[in-house]
Amino acid sequence: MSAAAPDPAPAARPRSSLRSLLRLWPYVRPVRGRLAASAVIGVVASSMGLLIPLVLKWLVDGPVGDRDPSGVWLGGGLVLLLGLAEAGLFGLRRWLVARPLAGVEAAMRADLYRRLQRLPVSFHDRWASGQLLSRATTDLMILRMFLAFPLVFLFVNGTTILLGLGILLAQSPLLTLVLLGPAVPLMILSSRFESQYALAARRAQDQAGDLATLVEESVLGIRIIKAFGRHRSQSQAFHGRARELRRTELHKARLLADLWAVIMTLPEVAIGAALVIGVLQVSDGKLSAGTLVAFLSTALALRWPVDSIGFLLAMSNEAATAADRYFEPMDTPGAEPSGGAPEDAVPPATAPLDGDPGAGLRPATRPPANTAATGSAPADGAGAGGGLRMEGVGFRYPDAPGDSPPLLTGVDLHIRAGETMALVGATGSGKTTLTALVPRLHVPTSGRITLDGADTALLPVARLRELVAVAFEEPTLFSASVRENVAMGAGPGGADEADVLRALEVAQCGFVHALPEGLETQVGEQGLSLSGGQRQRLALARAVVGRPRFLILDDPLSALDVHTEALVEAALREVLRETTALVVAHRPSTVQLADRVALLSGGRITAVGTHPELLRSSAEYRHLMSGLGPGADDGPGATAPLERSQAR
Ligand SMILES: Nc1ncnc2c1ncn2[C@@H]1O[C@H](COP(=O)(O)OP(=O)(O)OP(=O)(O)O)[C@@H](O)[C@H]1O
Repeated sequence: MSAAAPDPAPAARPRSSLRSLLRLWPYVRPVRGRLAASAVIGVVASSMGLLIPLVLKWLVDGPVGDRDPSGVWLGGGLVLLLGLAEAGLFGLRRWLVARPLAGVEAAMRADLYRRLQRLPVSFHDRWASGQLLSRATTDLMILRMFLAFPLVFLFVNGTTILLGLGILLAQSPLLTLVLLGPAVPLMILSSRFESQYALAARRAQDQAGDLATLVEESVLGIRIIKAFGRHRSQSQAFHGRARELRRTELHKARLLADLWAVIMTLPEVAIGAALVIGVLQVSDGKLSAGTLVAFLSTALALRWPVDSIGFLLAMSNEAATAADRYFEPMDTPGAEPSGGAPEDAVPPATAPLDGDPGAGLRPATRPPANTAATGSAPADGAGAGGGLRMEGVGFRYPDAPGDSPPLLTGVDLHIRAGETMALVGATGSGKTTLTALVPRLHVPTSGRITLDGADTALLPVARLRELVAVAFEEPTLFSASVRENVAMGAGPGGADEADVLRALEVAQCGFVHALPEGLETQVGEQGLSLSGGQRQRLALARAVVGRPRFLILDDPLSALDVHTEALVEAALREVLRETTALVVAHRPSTVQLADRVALLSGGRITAVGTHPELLRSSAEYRHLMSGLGPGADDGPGATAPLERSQAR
């Protein structure tokens, strides 16, 4: 049902938490001033807390010993003031960073969203949507929490511990040594905990992503689940994954509890030992009572900074894991730049067809696609290199089994400018894949595709998508109004009212005027539910609204009844006259739209001609058009062996 989760290997690889967290620097940079200020304020606030034991020492050795009530009041007032200042400064620290850190989270989320939009279809084929969702939400929240607390408090508490140690040493070096006894075992334990917790944190975050995927699929596929009575098995699957996540979370809690138990017990024992030795020293007259009180209150004041190190380390570990998970999609190569070829694409062949070095880029400098709608022939579209040309185009899905042959092996096809070519082939022969290569939703593994002589591998993506419009068999509508859904196909120039109405008419979308709010009616996931045929027609309207120079239609009329199909075809013929089109066809009625037909079989175009010509000359075409439908799989041609090899 779902795309596979990404390779979990990163969890198994040893990684440096520090290196992972350092990658956040570009986002943290703009707020570094505030973070630094908040750290300084945190240190000052903690220092206030450390001053309290010194006031106590003065109180015990001075006013209390001298039975001086005014001195006691003064000392009490001072302690109160220091406490208030500490609380106020911590509040100020929090206020300083709250808003900037929300900005950091928003910026990171926006970057991730932008990246996901630009990553190729092959990436989205591989990644489960829940995994991406959890990275954009939970992981980013963990990172914001890290910047707000562990990052600052590891520094603040570390500094407080050092300052406190200085005060302790000044009071009594011997007692300080006793207190420091557990430091070495604590450090060893912490480093062991760090590596174990990192693995558990990664596992938990991946499992949360898988759970999100399952929930999303269950919601989207609720009709199938209900229709096939699968709610029980779906619930079981959910409970299974939820149990796994719970187990991992409990494992994390156990690790943390073990660390906490040791972190709490060892210092407690050390303070107890210091107390006993201190009392003995006081009774021997080697230490004043006030000094012992100050020493012990400083040690107690350091309890929180020391205790907190455990969970601050745990939070930092989770943040390092979250950073790794965030940067995995960000680091995935192959994203389409806003203009130009994919970032890591190596164009297979770049020489323009006619040998003119400039010809390959010509369409990018021509008037916008809309000018084709005037009916005038494109300036360079009519020559030998005009129209849509595929030369030796090969393609293999990156995740296809290693020993399987490519799906497409040297497709040669020329659709003349203004011509409509139907693409026919057995199911699974690669028709959809071939059409997806034209707007570069997938990149050919060999050969090249040119549009009016321009190599699609060299055209800026934005320009390419302006030139080519597509309508798929399974239409996707967005949560927006009818008008917005249709106008989306118009490119950067947008579509005016007349364009939208014309496109709706071509696609026979008269039904939209009867919708509750006409063109403003919300459709898509959160809007009104439309029938499959209605959605298909809206998707077709979206494809034709921009009067594209090249039109790719992947069996766009499959959900229509014969009467509506005939009406759409009649109107579509007008549009197809102005454009160069490739139409995937399964039925003779769709083939009728085309000037010529190409037969895809065994990864190649094996025959091209008019419908009657192919009916006469190709047994496989006759078989496909005979209405036997899926039985075509068993028919002649190389498709069946190809499918078998794909399945291997
Ligand atoms: N993302 C993918 N990764 C790996 N293999 C894929 C992927 N998408 C499709 N395929 C495989 O490629 C082959 C061709 O698929 P494609 O959808 O292009 O065929 P088609 O001719 O359009 O089929 P149909 O007529 O049934 O729509 C199939 O065997 C399919 O399993």
